[in-house]
Amino acid sequence: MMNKSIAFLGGGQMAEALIGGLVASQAAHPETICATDPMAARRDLLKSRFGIRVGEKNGTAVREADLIVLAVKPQAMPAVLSDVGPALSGKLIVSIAAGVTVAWIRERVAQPRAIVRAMPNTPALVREGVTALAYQPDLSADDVRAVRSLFEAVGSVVAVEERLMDAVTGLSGSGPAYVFVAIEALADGGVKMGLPRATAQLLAAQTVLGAARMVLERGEHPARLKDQVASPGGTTIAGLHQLEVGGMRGCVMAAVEAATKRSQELGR
Ligand SMILES: NC(=O)C1=CN([C@@H]2O[C@H](COP(=O)(O)OP(=O)(O)OC[C@H]3O[C@@H](n4cnc5c(N)ncnc54)[C@H](O)[C@@H]3O)[C@@H](O)[C@H]2O)C=CC1
Ligand SMILES: O=C(O)[C@@H]1CCC=N1
Repeated sequence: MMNKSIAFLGGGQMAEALIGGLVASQAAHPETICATDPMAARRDLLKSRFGIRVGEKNGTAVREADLIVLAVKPQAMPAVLSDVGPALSGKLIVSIAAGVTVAWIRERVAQPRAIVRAMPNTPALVREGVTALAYQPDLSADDVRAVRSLFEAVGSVVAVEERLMDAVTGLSGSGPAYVFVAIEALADGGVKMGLPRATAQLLAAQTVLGAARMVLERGEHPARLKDQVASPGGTTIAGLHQLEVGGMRGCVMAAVEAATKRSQELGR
């Protein structure tokens, strides 16, 4: 159980995924979580679905919590910080905004206890997220524990230098969207070849999940695992040939590069 009260400023998609994972894992009691959002529909959904406290006023939420998660869009960050900057004095701040740097936040808040930059992803909702954290070496052991347990409750956590956070954003932050497209495309292929949609979608999603588990649990190079599927003169190598003709590797690498560059732009 987390021993800190948490305020999420911004109750959108990513806050929902984090809150959902936190509540499901029982890492935090819903009463200790508060989320703010100007949209009544968002507040109502978060309150009814997870039993957390909700509000409209960022200042009130900040004053009542110790750990503040900045979960608004990067474009909304200047307005939020000019509103609550002074109230953030003494608080542990975690920003999940793409591109926004610790230095940029530090210029806009009065005397925070610490600022941690985090990049989670939406599979946090089902506790299969992955979060990269960038924090200063002088972050207290208690604050490291609090931030790590927030994100470990919803998946795995890696520590990176802050300069790598845009690349993380391009890969795992945005990555679930690429994988959803891949699952949809696999299912479409199955439907094209005559499978019912529901069967095709199940086969596609479980294939992605199983392949990912093999990489993580066996620790083997993906190329080796790929070779084990491809029989000489068989079906798989025929499919792999088409992926190479279509430029799948270059296309996926270019997607990570484009999203990384966009994250860098958002931080300027
Ligand atoms: N969606 C994702 O997969 C990920 C998003 N992020 C980051 O998380 C942040 C939020 O992204 P999403 O949840 O996708 O966006 P979203 O648009 O779903 O959520 C943002 C929420 O903030 C609310 N909001 C706007 N102005 C506000 C204010 N002044 N005070 C309080 N709330 C306000 C909006 O009404 C909205 O509900 C962004 O900075 C994004 O870069 C990070 C990792 C993954
Ligand atoms: O698309 C975005 O800007 C956010 C950041 C990472 C995932 N979604």
